[in-house]
Amino acid sequence: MTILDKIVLRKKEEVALAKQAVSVQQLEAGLHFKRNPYIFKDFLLDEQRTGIIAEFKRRSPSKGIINDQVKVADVTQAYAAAGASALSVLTDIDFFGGHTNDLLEARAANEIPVLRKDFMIDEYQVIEAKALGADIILLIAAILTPAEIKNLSAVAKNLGLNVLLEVHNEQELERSICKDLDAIGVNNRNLADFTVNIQTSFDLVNQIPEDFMKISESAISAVETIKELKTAGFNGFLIGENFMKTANPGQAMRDFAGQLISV
Ligand SMILES: O=C(O)c1ccccc1NCC(=O)[C@H](O)[C@H](O)COP(=O)(O)O
Repeated sequence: MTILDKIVLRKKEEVALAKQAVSVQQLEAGLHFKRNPYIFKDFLLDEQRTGIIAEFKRRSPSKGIINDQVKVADVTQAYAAAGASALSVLTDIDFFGGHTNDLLEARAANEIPVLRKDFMIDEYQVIEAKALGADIILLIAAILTPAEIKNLSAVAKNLGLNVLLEVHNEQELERSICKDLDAIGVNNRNLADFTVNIQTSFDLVNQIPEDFMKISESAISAVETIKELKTAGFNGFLIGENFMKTANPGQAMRDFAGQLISV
């Protein structure tokens, strides 16, 4: 069983428990449910911003604890001030040390798009994402059938949410594309064995139809890589560990963004 299989198995239990604890009607009555989500594309294409989707990530299955000493509001506000185009907040508890409260905190502290980074397998989680104040949801092709992607993205669109589809190879890309997606992310990390290779992004970029924003995800740690990815056609760059592994992730993002201007 791969780590991804284990995550999905646990996620099914978690979602079943969440449904018992809070009904869809209660989610729909929540504070953020009626707000209009930000448009992800507008922030990615804003030339005053970096294109970076900066992630708040306490720990991961591949690295263990990355940083459990910093506060969501402090880090995400510093990311936004340093030019992040969006924020990514992990809400998975067991494997990433995240929480839905982290998303609520990031939402309350920021006025840029927030991605709910989780393993979405059920419509309930999409509705919950809207209630928590997310603007973007992630759908991972490796854990969903094409029919599930179609359905979950349609539910998200209906709620005004932006949809980021994550793929790792050509087969996933070909079988998963559908009309309600806004952005396609190429994950440079193989989620089955954790190996990382930036070349995955370069290999797939030209296969992504022009109608979608193009995001390169994971294992990005050099400003030169961003420049090369931009030249190849990417609009966004999802970065977690490179910032979070430092004592001051916001400062790390500021330094990185400063170097971006000069390359
Ligand atoms: O990061 C992991 O170990 C991981 C393991 C299993 C499933 C997903 C995983 N990560 C999610 C991500 O894709 C990253 O958090 C995100 O792209 C940022 O990557 P990085 O900049 O390398 O932290």
